[in-house]
Amino acid sequence: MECITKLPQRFNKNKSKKNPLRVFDSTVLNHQLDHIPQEFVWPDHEKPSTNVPILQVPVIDLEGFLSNDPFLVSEAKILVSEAAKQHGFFLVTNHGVDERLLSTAHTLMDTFFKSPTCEKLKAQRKWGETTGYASSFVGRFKENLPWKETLSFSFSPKNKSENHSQTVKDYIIKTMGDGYKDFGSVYQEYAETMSNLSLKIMELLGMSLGIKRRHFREFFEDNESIFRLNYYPKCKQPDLVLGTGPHCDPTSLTILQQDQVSGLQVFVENQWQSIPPIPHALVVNIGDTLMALTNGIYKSCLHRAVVNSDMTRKTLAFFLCPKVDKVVKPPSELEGERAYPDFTWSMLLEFTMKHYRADMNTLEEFTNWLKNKGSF
Ligand SMILES: C=C1C[C@]23C[C@H]1CC[C@H]2[C@]1(C)CCC[C@@](C)(C(=O)O)[C@H]1[C@@H]3C(=O)O
Ligand SMILES: O=C(O)CCC(=O)C(=O)O
Ligand SMILES: [Fe+2]
Repeated sequence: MECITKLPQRFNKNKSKKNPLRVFDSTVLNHQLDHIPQEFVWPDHEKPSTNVPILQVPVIDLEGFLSNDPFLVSEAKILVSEAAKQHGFFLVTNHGVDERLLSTAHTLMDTFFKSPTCEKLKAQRKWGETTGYASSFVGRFKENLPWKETLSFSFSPKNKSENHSQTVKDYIIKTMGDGYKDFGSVYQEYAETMSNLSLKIMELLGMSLGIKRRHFREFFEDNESIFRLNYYPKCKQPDLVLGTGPHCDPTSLTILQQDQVSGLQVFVENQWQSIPPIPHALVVNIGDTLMALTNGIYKSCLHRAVVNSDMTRKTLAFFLCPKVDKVVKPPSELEGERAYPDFTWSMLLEFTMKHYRADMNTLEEFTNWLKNKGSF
């Protein structure tokens, strides 16, 4: 079926009683409206503030750590430990990821997000699922809609038996057709690369906590992760909206590639502080699941993404997640008084997908949800 490129306006101008929830699609985000629909306007205390301070985030030279040079290893351990205990964010350089892959993956996002809405809807994300295309999470949330479109994939590394498991590429071709073969190959390679990089970072995190270097690496070797493309169209009134609302990542470790458009902010020492894009550096942050795995020693912190009136912002986020049935509990060396109950990632994922919009209280609310379910 040929795509109709001029889609009829799909949202109902006069909100009728019968139809309380207006439906938006990406045309709202991409047609520079003078009037921002109310559903995208955040409450005053959450609206983005201008000129926030820059957060001093340590830069970890990963090549230095992996060289096993005692001084460089020690420096990397100290830097990552301080950051992880305070706000959970650090930058990695000399990460070994091909710059051409980073650049191609960033540019290629336009191929999908600039295509007509009906083309993008071929990959429409289904309620309760993590994969697929979503525009402002239409139908999932009623207010505080994020000013963004996303395309999310599930990723799991090739294992011995299925040496051709190409979860990302297969998904793209299945939903978008053979014309997306090259597109799928790039993001398949990207996800594999980020999975390998996250395992190296897990070695560093294990050593920085004084536990076996391989402990976390082995826990995530057979990860079942989420890889997401974030597309933030420019907005005529960027001071009213948020690209991604305040949240802690419920996942374990996030590797974020920013472009040259700033927008990432972290809530540290009671104020929003920005992490501006640094060429060749990737942003890494601790998620809720890893905070639980470290018995609360390393912190999963509140962050958000703001937009601007001049340029579209594009980021690529690899969310490392354990195999769904693995029990999330800290190693005996870190036990002591438990900060969180044992749980599986599939339970926390179900909670954030079907019952709770991830924010700054996800783990606490999840613990209460588990108690009410009688899970412990
Ligand atoms: C497990 C996940 C849920 C979200 C994507 C991954 C990790 C981050 C989560 C998210 C980005 C936190 C803010 C709210 C959210 C709804 C979003 O704005 O996208 C979250 C993602 C999601 O539930 O789709
Ligand atoms: O795009 C960004 O800068 C941050 C996105 C983010 O925090 C997320 O997707 O979890
Ligand atoms: Fe996040």
